[in-house]
Amino acid sequence: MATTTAQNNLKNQLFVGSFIHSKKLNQLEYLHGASVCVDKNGKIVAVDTQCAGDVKKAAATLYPTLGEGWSEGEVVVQVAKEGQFFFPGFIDTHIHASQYPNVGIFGSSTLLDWLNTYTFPLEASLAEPAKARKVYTRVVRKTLSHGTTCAAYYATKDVASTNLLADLCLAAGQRALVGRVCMDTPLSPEYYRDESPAQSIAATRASIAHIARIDPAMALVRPVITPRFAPSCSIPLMQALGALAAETDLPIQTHISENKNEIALVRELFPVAATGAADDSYTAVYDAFGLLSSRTILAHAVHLSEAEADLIALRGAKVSHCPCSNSAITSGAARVRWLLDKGVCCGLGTDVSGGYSPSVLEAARLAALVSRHVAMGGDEAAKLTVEEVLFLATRGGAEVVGLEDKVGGFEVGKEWDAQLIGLGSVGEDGAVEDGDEDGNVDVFGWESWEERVAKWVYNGDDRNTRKVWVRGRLVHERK
Ligand SMILES: Nc1nc2[nH]cnc2c(=O)[nH]1
Ligand SMILES: [Zn+2]
Repeated sequence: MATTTAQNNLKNQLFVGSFIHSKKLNQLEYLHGASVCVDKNGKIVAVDTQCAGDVKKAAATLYPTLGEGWSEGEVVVQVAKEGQFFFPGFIDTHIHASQYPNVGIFGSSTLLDWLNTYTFPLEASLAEPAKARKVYTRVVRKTLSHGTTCAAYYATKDVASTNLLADLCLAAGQRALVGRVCMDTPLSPEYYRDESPAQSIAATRASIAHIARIDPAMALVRPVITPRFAPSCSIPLMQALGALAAETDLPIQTHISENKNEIALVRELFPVAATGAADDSYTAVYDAFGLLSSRTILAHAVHLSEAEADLIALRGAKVSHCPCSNSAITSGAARVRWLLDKGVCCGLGTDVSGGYSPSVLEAARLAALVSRHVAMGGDEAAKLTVEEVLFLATRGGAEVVGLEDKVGGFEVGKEWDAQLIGLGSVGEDGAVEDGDEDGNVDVFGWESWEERVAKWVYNGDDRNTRKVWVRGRLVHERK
């Protein structure tokens, strides 16, 4: 059982300073000398841009409008220093918590041999509770330290350790979707496979029930139905998972069109005659089983046809773009601009450990670079800007995981999932002030705010992530 509940703060809070968040895909909003009030439940109840960074002025303007519990002495105040800024927490729309020990270990493999060589043995080994606890405790801490306030996690097929991951997210205060991985075909080795569709569904239900017990309101943690990917699931299992999704209304996460050999395998395993799908495309297979809906998170989407992307847009399914993984295990370069232009909602995934980094900031930077490779292939419009990759990392991700009403920006009514970012400020003597000497981002003082944010995206890391809050609760502080 988790050791804490999803309920968090005892006090109301006032945040003062610079706030930066996405307004829309290609626009960041900069609010300087602003203030944000967050109530005891972690909800933003007031935003003011008139206080000029003055705490007393912000309090005098805002507290009287908020009533009981809002007076000097009762409110916890956090002021961002000059040059620091509050930014919405990052949303990792696709990460395998169970693969974290393997980050950086992929050699020259590609998807299908990578799964067999590195991934299945590690995942299977997490059926040992002590090992699962060690790995999951670490990955939750690590992602929080990189500003990931919400993650869509894959665990393993093991129910107890999947439930443990949900417990640990709740205890650490990280917002999460937690999926028990479903897989019943010989694509995975016998030692790491569900025994039957019925057993796979029963195990999935057990994990859903556990998560509903520890966080009944789904305030922080929620279950997600997780067919690993089509080649891992038999037709009866795909049917049963589609039925479970319809019954429970829960989100679904899976992989799609990541690697060319994988796509050929799907064609072979799911002939139209057996599925009744509209055609033999990968997307049509998920659609045939009721697994392609507005609650579906599709990771990768690298090699989709026009018709598949149109079908994804039509169903309102979402895409998790995983540029680190797609580059590391040489899957390909996803055409994010093309998807966005079709109206497909996209976010970013680290895809640990196909991806070698647990950092969404790294994923944002790699999304920018991969888009430049797509541009070099002939589509100049493919380039994603700093503003766009930060949108994908926050607001886009929120929509991908179905939490756009709760997180992703700093509006009244949203919850305070945020990070305080500090960049190194270079003094007259060339030394960095404020003990920031060990950071990677040097700000000389003459840069515009837009330039500072660009420097953060291209050079920043967890050393810049000074504090992290989820639902108003402080969940990480850099010492
Ligand atoms: N990147 C990635 N692709 C997959 N396809 C099926 N399983 C996986 C996985 O664990 N990682
Ligand atoms: Zn993955």
